[in-house]
Amino acid sequence: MAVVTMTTYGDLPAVHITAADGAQATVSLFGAHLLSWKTADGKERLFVSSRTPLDGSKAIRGGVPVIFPQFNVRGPGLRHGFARVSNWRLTSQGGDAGSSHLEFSLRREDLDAEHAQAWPHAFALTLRFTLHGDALEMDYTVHNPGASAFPFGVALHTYYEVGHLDATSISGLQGQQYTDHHLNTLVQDYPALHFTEKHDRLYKSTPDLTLNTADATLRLEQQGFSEWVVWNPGRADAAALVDLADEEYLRFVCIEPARIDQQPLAAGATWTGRHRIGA
Ligand SMILES: O=P(O)(O)OC[C@H]1O[C@H](O)[C@H](O)[C@@H](O)[C@@H]1O
Repeated sequence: MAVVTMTTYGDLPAVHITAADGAQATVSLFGAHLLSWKTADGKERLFVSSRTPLDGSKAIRGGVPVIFPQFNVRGPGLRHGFARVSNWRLTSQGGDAGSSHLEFSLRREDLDAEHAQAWPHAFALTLRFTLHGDALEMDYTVHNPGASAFPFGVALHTYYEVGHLDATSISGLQGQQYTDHHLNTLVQDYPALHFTEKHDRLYKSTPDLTLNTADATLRLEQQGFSEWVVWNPGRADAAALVDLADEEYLRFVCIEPARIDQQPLAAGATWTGRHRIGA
């Protein structure tokens, strides 16, 4: 049986789940933000900055920020949207010997006045985290209960703890077209992506990737999204991030299943995306 307890993380109310096999996860209600995922061997798989605010005043740097309704500045609203800075509700929890879950939801009625005013559409988001042995599944849905379509983009902006960037690579992207941060469109003609400098790339989605670190191999899968975003700020950009200690950029990479351009969701329609990380 899973054990679910209410806790705090910094100043944030959070939910902690321990699965029957000992795997654990902690999710704050602020952002439905996964802050920690440990496999049954006790190994932490996610990175959280030592300098991140944890009081609800700003987005959290690390874990899995939930992006909606726009990716980065690809839309007229708040950078990366309001979902990561809104308070979600815990709507389901449970588990058996095989799998355990926590589910959160966010609706327009839950938004601060400022965000509700800027987003004049009814919506319902759900995010279900499922621990399934050495895998974590994140099922994300966006529903439009309103009478007209709205445009949206989404992402699960996962920060992986990699130990050290020098020993980190991603495989599964050879032959894939990508756009870099200079807006050049290129094709990756080498098998493994290493992190020797800043990377901020958009790849068309492939069904799966492998993240290799000094002491772990993770298989990353996505369904329903359209891109992978791969990001590490490199030394210079990291120095400009006040919520990241100077050397901490060496400890993470972000690999994000995303639908980066806002596309319409028809009245009554539901979009679903799944991200599975297998250790
Ligand atoms: O600093 P944030 O708003 O959390 O954004 C962090 C990063 O998110 C994505 O990965 C983008 O591709 C990057 O360009 C951006 O810098």
